[in-house]
Amino acid sequence: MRHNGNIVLIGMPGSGKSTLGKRLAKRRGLNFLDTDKLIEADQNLPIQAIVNLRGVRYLRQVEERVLLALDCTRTVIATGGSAVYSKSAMRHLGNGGVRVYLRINLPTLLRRVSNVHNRGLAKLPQHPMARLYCERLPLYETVADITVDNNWPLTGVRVDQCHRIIDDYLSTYTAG
Ligand SMILES: Nc1ncnc2c1ncn2[C@@H]1O[C@H](COP(=O)(O)OP(=O)(O)O)[C@@H](O)[C@H]1O
Ligand SMILES: O=C(O)C1=C[C@@H](OP(=O)(O)O)[C@@H](O)[C@H](O)C1
Ligand SMILES: [Mg+2]
Repeated sequence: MRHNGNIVLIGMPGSGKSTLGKRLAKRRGLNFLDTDKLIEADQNLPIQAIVNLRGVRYLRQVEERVLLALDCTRTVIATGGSAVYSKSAMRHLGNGGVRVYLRINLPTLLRRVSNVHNRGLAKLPQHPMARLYCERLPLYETVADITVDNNWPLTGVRVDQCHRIIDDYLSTYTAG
């Protein structure tokens, strides 16, 4: 299979998919797409309002549909943290694209995602972040083509490192 130029970022909320993703796109000379923005446009509502009004299951259904409809190349795609629940969406995005898991540890997650209640998370209010973390970790690990640790502050060096790790992977990318 040929690489279609897409770099698909997956990982927990706060792992940096949107923030690092934008800088990585610039570094690689690619377009940038944040799928949360597509979901908001599709529903004409902010993500948190979708969760409040329609619930977590509905958000995940919309997310799956939006991801399955994606048809782009040469793009860094920042997915939402819950995208990993859709096996078919992950398969679709991995079809020619490289799925990069931005891995953070739990203390980093808790530090970066302090606004749990207005961040539009696909999480029941009574479930702690630690539970979500443990539930999702194996899913990201299973789906990822590459894993990049991202617990440190974002600098140009971090962006360069991530860029190089992807290039190393692509240099061994073969039919499969
Ligand atoms: N190394 C890093 N990479 C990306 N974001 C970082 C990093 N260090 C700190 N941050 C901060 O963490 C937050 C990451 O949020 P965001 O990019 O929205 O993540 P995600 O899209 O994965 O939920 C931002 O506020 C960003 O400024
Ligand atoms: O992890 C989650 O449950 C979610 C994370 C959010 O995106 P980020 O991962 O970009 O914060 C959100 O918008 C998404 O739809 C649900
Ligand atoms: Mg994001």
